[in-house]
Amino acid sequence: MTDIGTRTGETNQAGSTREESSRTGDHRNRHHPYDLIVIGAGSAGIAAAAAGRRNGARVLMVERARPGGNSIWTGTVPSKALVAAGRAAQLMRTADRFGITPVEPEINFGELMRGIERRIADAAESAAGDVVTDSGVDVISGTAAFTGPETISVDGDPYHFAKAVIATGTAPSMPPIPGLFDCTPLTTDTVWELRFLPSQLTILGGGPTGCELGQALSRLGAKVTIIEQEDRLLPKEEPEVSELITDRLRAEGLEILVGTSVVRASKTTGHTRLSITDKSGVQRTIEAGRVMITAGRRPVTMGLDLARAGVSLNPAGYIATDDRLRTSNRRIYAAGDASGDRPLASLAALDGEVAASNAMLGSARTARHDLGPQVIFTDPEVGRIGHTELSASVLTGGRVSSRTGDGRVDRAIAENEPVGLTKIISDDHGRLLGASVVSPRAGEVITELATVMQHRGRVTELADVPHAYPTWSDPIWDLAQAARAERNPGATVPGRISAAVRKR
Ligand SMILES: Cc1cc2nc3c(=O)[nH]c(=O)nc-3n(C[C@H](O)[C@H](O)[C@H](O)COP(=O)(O)OP(=O)(O)OC[C@H]3O[C@@H](n4cnc5c(N)ncnc54)[C@H](O)[C@@H]3O)c2cc1C
Ligand SMILES: NC(=O)c1ccc[n+]([C@@H]2O[C@H](COP(=O)([O-])OP(=O)(O)OC[C@H]3O[C@@H](n4cnc5c(N)ncnc54)[C@H](O)[C@@H]3O)[C@@H](O)[C@H]2O)c1
Repeated sequence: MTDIGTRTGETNQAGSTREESSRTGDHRNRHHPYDLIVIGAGSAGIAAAAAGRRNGARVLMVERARPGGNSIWTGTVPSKALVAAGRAAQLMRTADRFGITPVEPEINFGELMRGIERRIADAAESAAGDVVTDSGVDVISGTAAFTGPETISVDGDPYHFAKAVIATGTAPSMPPIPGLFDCTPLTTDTVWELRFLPSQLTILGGGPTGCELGQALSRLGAKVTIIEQEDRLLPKEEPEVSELITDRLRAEGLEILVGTSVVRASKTTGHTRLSITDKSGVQRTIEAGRVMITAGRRPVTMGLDLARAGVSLNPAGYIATDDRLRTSNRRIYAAGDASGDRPLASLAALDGEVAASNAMLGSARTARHDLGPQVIFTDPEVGRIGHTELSASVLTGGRVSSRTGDGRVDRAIAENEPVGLTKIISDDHGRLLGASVVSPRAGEVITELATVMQHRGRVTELADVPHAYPTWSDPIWDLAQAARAERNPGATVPGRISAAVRKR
């Protein structure tokens, strides 16, 4: 166990210094006492520790690897850096759409990955820095495990808590495919260590991670195949979104095999051979090059000795919590991916803040994951808030209406960009239940719709809000105006009615 940011010699609640506590052998102080102990210093843990301090608690945060967690070191930040590099390469290759002579970029992959390493270090400093060094949170390096309902041990050292937040996150899950482990597949934990780009890469899993990394690595020069066991890429998104992204990836040269499972893997000289089967049972063998697994995540709970603390798991193996993020032990809360139904950095941070505030103040706030937008950083980006048409139909017994813009956005026309998509789902009172946007800036655009959902608003309310022209938000204004015109045929609408509506 090592102190990362502990203020040594500090007075604790019992009035003695930590050094004194451990020397005295006094029963009350044998455990270092804390108001709040946070296990894990990822997005959720850092937000929890900061909220605990803001509420006046004496806080200990325990991290077994590096403060910052998956988002900084192996997930959000490095993947977005890789996506940006891929976009730059693709822009050079396709510059002829602006009348500029295109060039095939020369890519020094080792240098590119060292650059990503530097960006990770910068992000780690900015995300964790204040909490680790300035906020007064004690941060120690080590692995925490529960020793009882109010105690943990960190590599053998005992600590007592009044309240605790478990924020231990997730790790890549490895599908049980015979022979796969021996082929040393890459995961999102290890891909960042590559300094040479494999000439051929086969990715197992066509969710957000597989699509983002697959497109980026293809643009940087690898021949990429994505194998997805469901019938389409991004199976949690609208079918039209999956189709659009699949077409885009195929047009860029990726091979996309959907409805396909891998039954066996074997190692040949430096490569992997995969036996795959489609839904009709037809089996064949492919040379896969290097394999990367992006087949989902599993919660990190092993080794925490949760049973000793009386903390239960839900049937999927995640830490079970109630609406206020309390576990089956009323002193212990859980936040972020380890308990999460929607593993996103933004929602992990929200959870952390809500869990620690509830723990310290006894409040009953809930973390509204349904109001959190998600963005998949493919090119074009996919932004979604709330329900898809299918999940909204299930929720309302089919009482939904859906409205889709045809994607002919003046901004896209000006920039010679391919057609995107905007789809809005409302209930039969016109209230927004969900939306999907596919465009180069969907990540920025979707937040406007998140705001409408937060207020249980109707998309028609946006009809009166002039949108700057030409922007990637135009389709939303167009759809809002079209919806209003339909509901209220006599009403006048401000400003222009552009491409999407004119076509109707
Ligand atoms: C490739 C990829 C791209 C992603 N891109 C995005 C994105 O663009 N946007 C987005 O919102 N989300 C993205 N995510 C998801 C995001 O990274 C996670 O939702 C977020 O990191 C979860 O934070 P967390 O704090 O719950 O868990 P983590 O970040 O996993 O942190 C948990 C911490 O707990 C520590 N820990 C575990 N067990 C113990 C123990 N016993 N003792 C002490 N410490 C322990 C771990 O070392 C770790 O540091 C992406 C994920 C991946 C894999
Ligand atoms: N931009 C973002 O916000 C972003 C990016 C990446 C990840 N994430 C988060 O991380 C979480 C995990 O993402 P992910 O894409 O790693 O997992 P995921 O669970 O979302 O997708 C995994 C995909 O792999 C497929 N799969 C599973 N086993 C397979 C097998 N044996 N062969 C072929 N396909 C298989 C699944 O059907 C699924 O489509 C997401 O839920 C997301 O919230 C977010």
